[in-house]
Amino acid sequence: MPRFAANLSMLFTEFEFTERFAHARNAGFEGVEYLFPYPYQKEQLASLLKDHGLTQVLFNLPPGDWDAGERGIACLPDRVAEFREGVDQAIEYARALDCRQVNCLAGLRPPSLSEEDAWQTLQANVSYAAEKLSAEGITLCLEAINSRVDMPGFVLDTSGKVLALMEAVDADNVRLQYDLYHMQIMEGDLIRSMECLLPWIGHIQFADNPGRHQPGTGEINFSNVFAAIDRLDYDGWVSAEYRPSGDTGASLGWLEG
Ligand SMILES: O=C(O)C(=O)[C@H](O)CO
Ligand SMILES: [Mg+2]
Repeated sequence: MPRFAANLSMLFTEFEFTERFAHARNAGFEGVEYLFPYPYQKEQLASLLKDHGLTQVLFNLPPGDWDAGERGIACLPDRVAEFREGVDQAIEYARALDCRQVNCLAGLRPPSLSEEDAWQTLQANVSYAAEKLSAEGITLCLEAINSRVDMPGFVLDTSGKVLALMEAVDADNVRLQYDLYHMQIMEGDLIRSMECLLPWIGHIQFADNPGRHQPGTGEINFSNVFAAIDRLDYDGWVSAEYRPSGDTGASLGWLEG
């Protein structure tokens, strides 16, 4: 089976955030990720990881005002200074948590911003972040997020756009974050796509579709998908990023194989 991690922003939400680390470990996970570490002291998070023998697999660069609906600021020309500060903040947390990957959320394009200006800003910000993170030995992931259901207006909504950006930026430490849930909505043909995209994939996440719940609740054949990942020469993490349809513990049947 692939090397599975638990996304603590979605799994074990029956518990306080700081208690979720123990529950993830007890369920058999060795790695965790979550949206943002920034509301917590990095020392506290580092202790939680150490106490429970967990690896911090990934977190996101600061996204702007998440609660107000922002989903990243990397494409916004008037937020470049804030983006750069966010890269510095992410590096501090990544160092403390010994985290080797961070994800850059491209952001939603406001109607007043042209596609060209959004793209140029995104490209310049990703180049900047990639260079700074490279000096720390950290990979910058770029996730393609579906713009049909969850994030209308999200700038990077296909794997093709992420690959085009990677080609333009041309940095060794930039990789595609392949989320099976988003890719099922936007592109389908999951197994063949992963095989083709493998050289560019740095991180994989999953949820079933529709509903974004655990494997077995929707249309994706996860036994076959996980078997395909096993056959590929993929040495990264595969993170469970779904909303359990009930109790998290009861949603983990897929872990048994
Ligand atoms: O929504 C997702 O799929 C993610 O992985 C991001 O981290 C949050 O938008
Ligand atoms: Mg995802």
